[in-house]
Amino acid sequence: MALIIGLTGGIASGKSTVSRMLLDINIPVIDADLEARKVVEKGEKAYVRIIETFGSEILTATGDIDRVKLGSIVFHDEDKRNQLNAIVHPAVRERMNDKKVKYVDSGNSVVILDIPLLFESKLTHMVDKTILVYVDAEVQLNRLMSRNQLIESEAMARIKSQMPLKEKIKLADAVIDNNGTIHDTKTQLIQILNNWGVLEKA
Ligand SMILES: CC(C)(COP(=O)(O)OP(=O)(O)OC[C@H]1O[C@@H](n2cnc3c(N)ncnc32)[C@H](O)[C@@H]1O)[C@@H](O)C(=O)NCCC(=O)NCCS
Ligand SMILES: Nc1ncnc2c1ncn2[C@@H]1O[C@H](COP(=O)(O)OP(=O)(O)OP(=O)(O)O)[C@@H](O)[C@H]1O
Repeated sequence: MALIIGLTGGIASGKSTVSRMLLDINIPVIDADLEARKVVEKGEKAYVRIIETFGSEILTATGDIDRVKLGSIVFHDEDKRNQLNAIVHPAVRERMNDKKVKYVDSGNSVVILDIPLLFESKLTHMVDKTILVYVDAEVQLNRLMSRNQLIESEAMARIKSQMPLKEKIKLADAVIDNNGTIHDTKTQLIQILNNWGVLEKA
């Protein structure tokens, strides 16, 4: 039986950083953010529903979804965010599940699902164990502002649209403290994988 691990955190807490470490040691990672981009490509069902719901003013000149515009709507309005989630999330879950099945069928004994909203969307039934990538609120805000070139109020709106990381600590099987160096983070990841016997399995 393959072990399915849910990797979660908050916006800019370091999930992609940890995912890259897992990929480096040949553990497959399925990234919900990447799948969420695929399901809203031009012509997809979710693309059409987003235009019906939010209007064609959220399109770029080339007819793609303008992610900055859509983000500036949904991160400031819970109802709109819920509407977008209801359109996008089922298709994302389906794609992630299909990919997971393929990895397991082709003999992988460990598969990681990188899902930012794992706890908010109550998706823990999709995984056997959970790892939370945690950072302090101030570090999260600073890393988000600098990575996405956002002013503080925009960054805070994004952070506030998620469950606080301190609450997620209580729900996770293991926690990586990503306030320190990348090296510290890698050490913690390897320790967790060792504790769960993952490195012998992978
Ligand atoms: C709002 C959108 C257009 C903004 O796009 P943008 O390119 O700026 O951000 P990106 O998709 O890379 O997401 C970055 C991070 O934002 C956070 N985030 C994204 N969507 C949401 C949401 N609905 N609720 C809370 N946090 C979210 C996540 O931590 C994610 O890792 C986009 O995030 C989106 O379509 N979101 C809805 C789908 C979704 O929930 N995706 C997250 C995982 S399924
Ligand atoms: N230990 C660290 N030290 C310094 N910078 C870091 C560390 N970990 C991550 N970062 C930086 O913080 C930012 C957020 O990290 P990353 O992109 O991995 O987060 P994420 O959780 O995947 O974000 P999102 O969910 O928003 O896509 C990036 O710019 C990354 O380079």
